[in-house]
Amino acid sequence: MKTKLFIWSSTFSSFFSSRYRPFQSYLPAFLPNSNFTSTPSSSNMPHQLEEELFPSTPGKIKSDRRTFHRCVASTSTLFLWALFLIALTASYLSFIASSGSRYLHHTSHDWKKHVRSSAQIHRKNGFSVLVTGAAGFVGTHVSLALKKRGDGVVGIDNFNDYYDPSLKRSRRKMLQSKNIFIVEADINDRRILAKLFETVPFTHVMHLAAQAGVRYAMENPNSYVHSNIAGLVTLLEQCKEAKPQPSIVWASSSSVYGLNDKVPFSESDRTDQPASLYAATKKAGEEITHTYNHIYGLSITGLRFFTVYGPWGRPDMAYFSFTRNILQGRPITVFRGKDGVDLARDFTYIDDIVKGCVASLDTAGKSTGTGGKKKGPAPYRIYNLGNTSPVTVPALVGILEKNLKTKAKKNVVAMPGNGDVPFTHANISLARRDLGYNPTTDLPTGLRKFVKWYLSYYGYNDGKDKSVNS
Ligand SMILES: O=C(O)[C@H]1O[C@H](OP(=O)(O)OP(=O)(O)OC[C@H]2O[C@@H](n3ccc(=O)[nH]c3=O)[C@H](O)[C@@H]2O)[C@H](O)[C@@H](O)[C@@H]1O
Repeated sequence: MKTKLFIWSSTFSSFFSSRYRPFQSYLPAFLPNSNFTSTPSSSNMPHQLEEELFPSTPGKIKSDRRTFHRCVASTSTLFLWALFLIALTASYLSFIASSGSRYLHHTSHDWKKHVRSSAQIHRKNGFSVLVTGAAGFVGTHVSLALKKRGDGVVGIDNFNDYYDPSLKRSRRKMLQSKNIFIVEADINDRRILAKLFETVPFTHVMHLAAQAGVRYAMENPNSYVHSNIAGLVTLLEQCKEAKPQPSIVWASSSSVYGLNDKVPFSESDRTDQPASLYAATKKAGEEITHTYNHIYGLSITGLRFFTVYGPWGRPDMAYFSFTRNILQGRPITVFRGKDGVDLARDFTYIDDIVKGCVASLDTAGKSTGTGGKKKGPAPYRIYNLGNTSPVTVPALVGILEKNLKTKAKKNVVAMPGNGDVPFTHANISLARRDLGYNPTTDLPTGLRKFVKWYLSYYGYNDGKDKSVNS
């Protein structure tokens, strides 16, 4: 629809710019005996032409045939204008109809039935959780874990094409088989959010929808603002209004440490020197959630994830794209830091992250406000969820080569200045103390599980490679 409107508006502007001046100019010729007195700026108009179009004496028009041609031209101009207006109106009406039908679809009786059934709680004192980004990597795993223990789970995801949406649809299929319903909508859609909260009094929101990826922010900066800032605010606005207000746990990122070089990274370290727009939007999210906690009494827990990996992971991440390229015999690019130092990451396995997320929901205090009014102070917490043992990127490649029984074709290049940081390393004492968080999967174990999943998902076990578009 946006494309349609864009095409129409560009047609309009080029049509307008090419037609407007002559259209103005025809007016006096059209009304030879009128008292039309305004004369257009003549500075750029050849004298003869000006004389013909704007004779100093009415009636001094050189030929009737010319007048006739002008009339025909202005009639066709008017006709094109009318055509344009009709098309614009038609486009607008079809836009209203389609967005309306999307909304109606989302609020139909069947839709509510699915949402309510998915939100049903099957354990004593269980939660009903709205999981944003439920078709994403972490969202899928967290939704499954919550459902498994008897919590009600409803997902929301916009299924965008930042990476292969068919992987998201496969994840959704898996969730559907466990009776987890995902609403296909953007978190910026306030009407849908309102409908969801009207349908289910969510006790918790697990907010994982985001524009991820550090380097992609150079290509598409606005998508980060759209999801990580505007989307977050829309969601918080809804949560603050809700009766009762839910407790919110959300995904921040290790990238907020930016240029901090004090290791390991502790929650009290500097986070005011982001190295990428992605990091800046996640840091902004920490400040924005603080504001909503302060003004409206929303209970907030922000989790700084450290390079999460595992089965059903994100194809844009290094471990995933390296696996694909190695299997397809294509080269991989390995970045290296200043003075030839290897880059390192505190790679954290998905199951450990899920435990951290669930523990955060379990220990989150209640929000204190209701219907937009704060009743008292509410908890505001931030935790690192890392693995505490960084591994270099070449070592990661070595583990993959072993698991895939194939040597990688490596291009080693200097780390481009596009938002990357040389290393990450989490101090997890706070999460250990408050959440009982205790990561147990090392990189070789986690990557073994990932490769097993990858080979099966992309059909390598049946001798096929379905990963070409992943
Ligand atoms: O922990 C985080 O906060 C972030 O972790 C990852 O970001 P990143 O650590 O950069 O993960 P990858 O993109 O998988 O890169 C891992 C390492 O491989 C390197 N790399 C990446 C891509 C490549 O082609 N070559 C290469 O050497 C990177 O420089 C980096 O050192 C995620 O992509 C972010 O969404 C997340 O927020």
